[in-house]
Amino acid sequence: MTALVLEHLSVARGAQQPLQDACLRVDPGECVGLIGPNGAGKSTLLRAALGLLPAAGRSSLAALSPAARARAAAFLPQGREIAWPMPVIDLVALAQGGRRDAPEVAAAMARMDVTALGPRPATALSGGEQARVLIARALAQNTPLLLADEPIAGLDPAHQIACMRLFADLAAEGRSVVVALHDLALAARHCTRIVVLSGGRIVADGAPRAVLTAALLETVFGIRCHLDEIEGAPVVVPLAPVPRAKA
Ligand SMILES: Nc1ncnc2c1ncn2[C@@H]1O[C@H](COP(=O)(O)OP(=O)(O)OP(=O)(O)O)[C@@H](O)[C@H]1O
Repeated sequence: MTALVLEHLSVARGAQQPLQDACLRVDPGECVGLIGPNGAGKSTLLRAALGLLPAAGRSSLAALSPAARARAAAFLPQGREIAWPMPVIDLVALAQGGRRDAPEVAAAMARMDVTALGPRPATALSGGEQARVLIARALAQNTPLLLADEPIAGLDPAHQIACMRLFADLAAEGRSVVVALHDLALAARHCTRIVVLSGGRIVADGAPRAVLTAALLETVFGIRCHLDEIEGAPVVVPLAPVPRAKA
């Protein structure tokens, strides 16, 4: 069953239109990288898809009851601050109604390499450790779809790669992941599909090799990149901003 369908989804804020006419279908087995410059509308798309923002058009998730939505999708918002000094294991267990001994809790903590942090107060962790704990909480929800807004921001390179591999593994297991991120190299390497937002519109959607062209990277991001292929996967190395033509 399709994990997410967006039909002509639009968000208006006064005269601004941070999301315009977004159409997207995400199937089981897909790890979709949502990329675009700052302010392109990535968070707006994710929040509107979840029904957290008033939107025109249709989202299959937003149409569900809150309980059905929580079974269908886990959401990792962009804000990372943990306000409650509760033990890490209890924070992750919130995803399973507070059941510390639920197997999903142990599995998610192991996958995010936070098992050893279990007894520590969640507020007494480093920023990257807190980020991994919050990803673990989202994973522990054990939903068919994960929507994650910049989950790897603040993680060290090893944990960034591990996290993207995990998302790819979830997709290979038949789940669906939509992950907003700024790291083009990791998006190219680990996502099965790339969706590009620019100025509130989806401007490209397809396999990483097809989407991440020199022309698109220059037009959308204003950067020149080195594009290559290593170990059978595309490689994108941002090199320099392209001078914008003067009006
Ligand atoms: N609460 C808000 N009130 C008014 N405008 C907002 C609000 N949140 C976001 N915006 C605007 O909506 C547009 C899209 O923002 P959004 O957060 O979706 O972008 P993004 O692609 O996630 O950006 P980033 O990569 O910087 O996180 C931007 O122009 C932003 O300034």
